[in-house]
Amino acid sequence: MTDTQNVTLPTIAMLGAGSMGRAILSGLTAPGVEVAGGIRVTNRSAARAAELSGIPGVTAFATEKDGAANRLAVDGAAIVIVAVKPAMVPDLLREISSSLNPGTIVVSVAAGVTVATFESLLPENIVVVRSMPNTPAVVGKAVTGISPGTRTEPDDLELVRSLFETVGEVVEVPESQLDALSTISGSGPAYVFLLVEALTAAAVEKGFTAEQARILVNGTFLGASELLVASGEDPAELRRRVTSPKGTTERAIEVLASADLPTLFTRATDAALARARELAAPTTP
Ligand SMILES: NC(=O)C1=CN([C@@H]2O[C@H](COP(=O)(O)OP(=O)(O)OC[C@H]3O[C@@H](n4cnc5c(N)ncnc54)[C@H](O)[C@@H]3O)[C@@H](O)[C@H]2O)C=CC1
Ligand SMILES: O=C(O)[C@@H]1CCC=N1
Repeated sequence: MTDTQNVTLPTIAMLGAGSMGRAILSGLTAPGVEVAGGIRVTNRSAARAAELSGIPGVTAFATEKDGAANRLAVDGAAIVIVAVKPAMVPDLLREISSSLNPGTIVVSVAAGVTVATFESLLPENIVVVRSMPNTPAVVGKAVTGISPGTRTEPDDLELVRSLFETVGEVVEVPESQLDALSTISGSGPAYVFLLVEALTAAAVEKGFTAEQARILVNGTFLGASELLVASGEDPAELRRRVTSPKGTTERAIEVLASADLPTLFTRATDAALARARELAAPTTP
């Protein structure tokens, strides 16, 4: 879904087409992306699978309808994306392990679960890559971190990079940094939506209708983000240009600064990091 793309990917199976899986699917089914052999997706719910089967190029299987759904989906796939909840990963890997073709690349999007866990539950001829995308994938504006496993060759990583480039930008980091990356860009859209919610509530409290508040706040976040990216300027400098000396913004910023946002974001991202470490333990719900 990026501006111009012309990419061909080998057969893909996506296990667990929920919020994140479907966001990635929007890139894989975008114009200019060809998945030779098609895309197989699995989901627990038969109703959701029927819905997903309506997407051209997608074959969906429901685990509640067919206990062999995940094994059917991975049979003959060159790339298998694991997009179920972290706690479900070990059982899923045990389920599909003997149905994978040698050389298959298993791409995890699961928060916290380590390459070591994946590699220990899969045959030695299976390649593992960890990733951390985010939901702006739906509009082709994801930022995805990718990290190689111990059996990953440069070509494997390039293939995974081109897969995630169908939904936005890709950053390669060592696995030791992937959980930290998740606390910034993986969870980051939620932090932004929380700020949008709070500013919208302030607008409504000042007498604007919900629709007016939506236009004012969404437009401001979009405009500010585009200005930041298009100008390439330091956000502190862009903020300074809004903040007229002795003006109104200065008063607002004084109030916000008293909340010590840098410390608050350090605490928030530390909490997310601690949770990722908990999720690394395969039995953590
Ligand atoms: N939501 C997000 O912004 C992000 C999520 N992730 C990761 O993506 C994974 C999924 O998260 P969400 O999409 O938010 O959760 P979700 O609950 O929306 O999706 C999980 C999906 O897995 C399906 N499922 C459960 N058991 C299954 C099984 N045995 N076989 C096949 N499908 C099965 C469910 O039907 C559901 O659709 C998690 O591991 C999470 O850490 C990673 C980056 C961002
Ligand atoms: O909240 C979560 O666990 C996932 C990982 C990053 C965003 N959502």
